[in-house]
Amino acid sequence: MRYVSTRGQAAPRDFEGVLLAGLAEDGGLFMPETWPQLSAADLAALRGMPYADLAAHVIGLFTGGTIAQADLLAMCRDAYGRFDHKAVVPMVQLDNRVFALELFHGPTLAFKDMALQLLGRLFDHVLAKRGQRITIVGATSGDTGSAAIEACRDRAAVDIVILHPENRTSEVQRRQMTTVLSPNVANIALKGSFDDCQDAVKAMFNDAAFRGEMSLAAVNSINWARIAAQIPYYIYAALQLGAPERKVAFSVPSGNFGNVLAAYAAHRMGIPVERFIIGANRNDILARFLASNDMSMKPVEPSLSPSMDIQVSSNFERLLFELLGRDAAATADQMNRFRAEGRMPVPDAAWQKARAQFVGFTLDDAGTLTEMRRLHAEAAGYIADPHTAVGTAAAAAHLPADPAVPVIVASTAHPAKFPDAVREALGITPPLPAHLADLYEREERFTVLGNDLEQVEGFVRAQARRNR
Ligand SMILES: Cc1ncc(COP(=O)(O)O)c(C=O)c1O
Ligand SMILES: N[C@@H](CCOP(=O)(O)O)C(=O)O
Repeated sequence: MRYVSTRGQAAPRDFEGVLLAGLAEDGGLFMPETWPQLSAADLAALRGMPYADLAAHVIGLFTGGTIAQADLLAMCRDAYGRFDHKAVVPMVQLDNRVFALELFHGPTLAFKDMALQLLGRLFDHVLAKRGQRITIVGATSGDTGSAAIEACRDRAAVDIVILHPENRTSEVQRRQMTTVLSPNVANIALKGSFDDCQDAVKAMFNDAAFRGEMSLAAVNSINWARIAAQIPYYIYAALQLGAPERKVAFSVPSGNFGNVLAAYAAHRMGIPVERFIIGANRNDILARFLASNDMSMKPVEPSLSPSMDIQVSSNFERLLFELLGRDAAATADQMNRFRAEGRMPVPDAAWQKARAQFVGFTLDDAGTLTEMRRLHAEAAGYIADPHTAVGTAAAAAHLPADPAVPVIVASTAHPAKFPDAVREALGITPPLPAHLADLYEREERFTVLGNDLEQVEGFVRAQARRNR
């Protein structure tokens, strides 16, 4: 299994290479050269497997033998064994057509744990084998940061620096990151938006000298290993609802486009999918693109679903690569134009291909609160976090015409991460689980920096030097 860059100018890698590289040297994103296939017989064999075993099998199709399958299985069992639900990713039926796939039963209460608990172990495994050390730099709008920190804290061969937009996450999200005082962990509160944080991370990767000096690695979904580890839950859920004999639809509250891209990958591997429904808050570049081919950047605006306050959806580049028939030169051209002009008119044929499979939906804050109340009233008291509510509202708005097709909504975060929104909607304060009960009493440590690459690189260098 080899991986190629969406922009065609970086050397292909194997899985281990991609895990450590993060962003390709040409600024593109790595993609598997071909999609591994799961036949009907393969899928039948996966049905009923415990989640960790199914995950090891599916992820193993991407490792190309670079990680021994027995080691991968042990890492999956160890990672998902820490989740607080026996099913790891339980599905809750919300009505006769719509199911919430709860992806937030890991240690930091968001779907990011599904991939990052495994990635932490994969990094350790590969770095020990190679005798290497890495510096992870990551951008977060609130959830990737804490999941990555939790997965990498105190690991011997890893330093981790996470950039979050100052004052733009929920307080719980910020404290989950900034109260981890391990010497290999550092937090930057950047004066700017998530897009500025993500730009800074990409700029560090594109600074070849700095990248080499620091041995930079990525925990964001620009790293293919993140996507690979998010595919199994879509397969697991679809099998429970009758795939591959029965089609399903997926509704995914989206920001950086990694989670819905994992659903698309599950489809390319053999899961029949009627439609992908993309939920957005007022930062709705993806929904605008699908509605009218308007892929144009606007300033990021704060919303009740802060983790989706994103305009530049990194993983859209991977879909674009597919839509353009894997033409890397055309993909690079489009992405460069987007960077230069802030807009990207996608060729009509590619846009039509996207519209044949994807539909977008936008929900403002008032609509999000209304949807949280509707779920609570109509779905047996279900308390959804504001991101999940965007997904369920999107599902309700775009139910497939065929009544036999169920919709699986990615339920991406625990409501206790967003107590203000839940209180505003329902007048209830959802309690944090026991391991986070004293979160508000813990000491916080973070550094506020301006949106300035030199300052950020200086901070990362100092942090890495301290531990070498
Ligand atoms: C709770 C939550 N929901 C939805 C999203 C959007 O997911 P993606 O960035 O993969 O599109 C995020 C951020 O990634 C998130 O943290
Ligand atoms: N919503 C994310 C933003 C980063 O997304 P990623 O999937 O690329 O890591 C967050 O919560 O940080």
